[in-house]
Amino acid sequence: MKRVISSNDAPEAVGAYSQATTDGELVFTAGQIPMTPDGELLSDEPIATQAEQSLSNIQGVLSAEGLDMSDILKVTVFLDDIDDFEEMNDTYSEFFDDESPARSAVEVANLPKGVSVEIEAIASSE
Ligand SMILES: C=C(N)C(=O)O
Repeated sequence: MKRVISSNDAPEAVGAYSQATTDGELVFTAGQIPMTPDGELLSDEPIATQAEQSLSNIQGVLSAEGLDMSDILKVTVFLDDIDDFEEMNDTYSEFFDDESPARSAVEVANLPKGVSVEIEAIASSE
């Protein structure tokens, strides 16, 4: 059965979606944009800062379920400029150990709120 997950350690949704949902085993985070839990948008910051905030938001959402980054199975990274890949990847690698989750990283034309990166994750509580 679906259950909505809510965390104060990640920003509120900027649209008609939940921060995350779960079926009791898998946790699906919404795409996290570089916005602080207080609602400050970091769209003018360097890609490293934006990626760090997006990943920190994922940590915040997962922590509401007692999970952490090591529980993530799959990540999708959306970039508005694939030339940011290396810098994003450097920051990204700081959040994961040797057993990194599967990942897709793609360039998209535009992202909400003028941000440069949006990151979503699927984690397992099993
Ligand atoms: C930011 C989002 N995750 C959205 O608009 O769906």
